[in-house]
Amino acid sequence: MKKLTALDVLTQSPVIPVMVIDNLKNAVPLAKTLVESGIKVLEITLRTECGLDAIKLIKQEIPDAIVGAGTVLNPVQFEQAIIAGAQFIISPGITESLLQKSILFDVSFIPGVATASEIMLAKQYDLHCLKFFPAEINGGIKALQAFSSVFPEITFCPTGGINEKNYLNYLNLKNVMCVGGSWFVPLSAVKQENFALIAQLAQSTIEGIQ
Ligand SMILES: O=C[C@H](O)COP(=O)(O)O
Ligand SMILES: CC(=O)C(=O)O
Repeated sequence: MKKLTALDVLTQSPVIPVMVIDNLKNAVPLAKTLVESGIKVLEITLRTECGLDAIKLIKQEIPDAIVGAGTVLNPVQFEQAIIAGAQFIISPGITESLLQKSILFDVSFIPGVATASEIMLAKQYDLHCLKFFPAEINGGIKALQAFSSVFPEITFCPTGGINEKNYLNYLNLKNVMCVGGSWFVPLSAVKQENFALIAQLAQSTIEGIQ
């Protein structure tokens, strides 16, 4: 049994921050800001050198956070993320090598899909919680509505082009459990260590839903 199912991950928070941390010293303050603002599922991307260390540190320092790895592109990164302590693994895409790797580990895998064929591939591996990426340029809400007729059992986390203007429209869809994005964790604010701005953006995101 997986420790935390993919559905558990997607139901714990209506929004998942796609976090790019390029300086390890910002990892804990950023994660703390988000968790205190009501966002406890964190996707730490492996786009930076300190991504794996950030996962490890946040796991140690912020027990309330549910910490996953994002931008996992190959089986080596998949394993490194698990060793670092990732509780779930997200990829922008879906490949046979990642799917094969995911079978070996007791950690939920949420691959990225953008087409019906990719959804069908995920289904072959019994994966029913998927990232829809990049959402807006692949048809956005209309594509998700079309997927819903054909794949009613699939739950999506649309990501890519989601922002403060459209996230509620996505969350209103029956096959969307949460949305992912960077609009409330802008890299410019992280670099400037402007955690007050991130707290404000995160809180207004959460308040918009209630
Ligand atoms: O690189 C894309 C991220 O996964 C999230 O997309 P975003 O910056 O449009 O929210
Ligand atoms: C697209 C995304 O969230 C990722 O890089 O995994």
